[in-house]
Amino acid sequence: MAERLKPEDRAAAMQALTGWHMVENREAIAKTYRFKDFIDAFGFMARVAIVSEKIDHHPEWSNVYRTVEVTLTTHDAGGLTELDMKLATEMDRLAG
Ligand SMILES: C[C@H](O)[C@H](O)[C@H]1CNC2=NC(N)=NC(=O)C2=N1
Repeated sequence: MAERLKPEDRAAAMQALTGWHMVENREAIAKTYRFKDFIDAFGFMARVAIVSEKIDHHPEWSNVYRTVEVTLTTHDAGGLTELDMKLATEMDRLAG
């Protein structure tokens, strides 16, 4: 099972990401993606779903029209792990 990141490793990983922030009162990170339209938003979600299954790590997310709100945390570990940083990086890549 993935281990929770040490505070200094978490800080370094966050520095490497763009647009992600720590969630208040919870060891999790979040980002809001805004796309051109619903098709682009849903296409993004479909591509992320395939990656999620591949790495067995899944987002908490919601979609309203062209906006996708994402929260990442590792439930099994009770906090942030390398898997969250990996999924965040992949999501940014897939969002283009
Ligand atoms: C059994 C399975 O590997 C686990 O339940 C995985 C699946 N996807 C997961 N996704 C996330 N975000 N956190 C988890 O702890 C987690 N656990």
